[in-house]
Amino acid sequence: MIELASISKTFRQKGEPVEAVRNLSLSIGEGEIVAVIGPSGCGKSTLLNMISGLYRPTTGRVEYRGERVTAVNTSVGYMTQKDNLLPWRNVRDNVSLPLEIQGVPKAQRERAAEELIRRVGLDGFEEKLPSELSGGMRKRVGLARMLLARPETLLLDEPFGALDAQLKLAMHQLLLSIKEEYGQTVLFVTHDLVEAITLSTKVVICSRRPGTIRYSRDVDLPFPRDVLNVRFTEQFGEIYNDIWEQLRQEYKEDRL
Ligand SMILES: Nc1ncnc2c1ncn2[C@@H]1O[C@H](COP(=O)(O)OP(=O)(O)OP(=O)(O)O)[C@@H](O)[C@H]1O
Repeated sequence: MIELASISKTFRQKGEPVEAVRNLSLSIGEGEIVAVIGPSGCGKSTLLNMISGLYRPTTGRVEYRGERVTAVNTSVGYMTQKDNLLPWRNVRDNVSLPLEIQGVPKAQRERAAEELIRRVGLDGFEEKLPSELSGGMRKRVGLARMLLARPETLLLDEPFGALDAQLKLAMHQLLLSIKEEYGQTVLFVTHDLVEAITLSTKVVICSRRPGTIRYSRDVDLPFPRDVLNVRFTEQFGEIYNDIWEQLRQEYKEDRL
């Protein structure tokens, strides 16, 4: 469904070239949940930006459903690291924004927004401003806003990074239940190996910059998954040790 064929991306910073990604190839099938993990600055966000069509690769091809991505990819929902909520709008009006842009009548878009607000567990907070919410609540508003347009693919850049452990678990279960319900293809970036394995059908490790795929393996843990208990299974431990060994090599070379 998503094909990255030998892509490279070089930026210019103060006139100097910075090679973020080099010769990276990756295939993502429909309905897969792929976790990308790797050292800081290895080009993970750049990868999502290229799939969403915000950036063009310097060389190589990005294809989505067999078509080359040459403009903003409207089939994907993209949750960036920053939540980008509009500070002057309440939760309902932030969530309903994508439908407002599409010109959907007010009553209809508010009904759709309220359904998703309920789905992410924020009913009762519809009138609150982003400044009145916790970090985890803001993430959930961002998730609801992204889901409102019913994208068939979700790109999530460190979606649960700054959350406390308990909230993280709740968000993990929420993501899996949304995925089960709507069947999206998901690509997400994380620094947390337990999170990567818990949620994914495949984990991909990027090398340090310039980023390329160092290692990839399927996570064949059965669904539905209990996000708390799955990590205590023998199969999870085996996958964890295998991937950790690969990551250790990568970070060792990075002296981290
Ligand atoms: N728009 C841009 N202009 C110039 N350089 C950029 C731009 N976007 C990214 N880069 C550079 O490309 C490299 C990769 O950045 P990117 O944000 O993709 O890494 P990352 O793996 O997502 O990092 P982190 O894990 O810290 O979020 C970095 O060196 C960054 O400075």
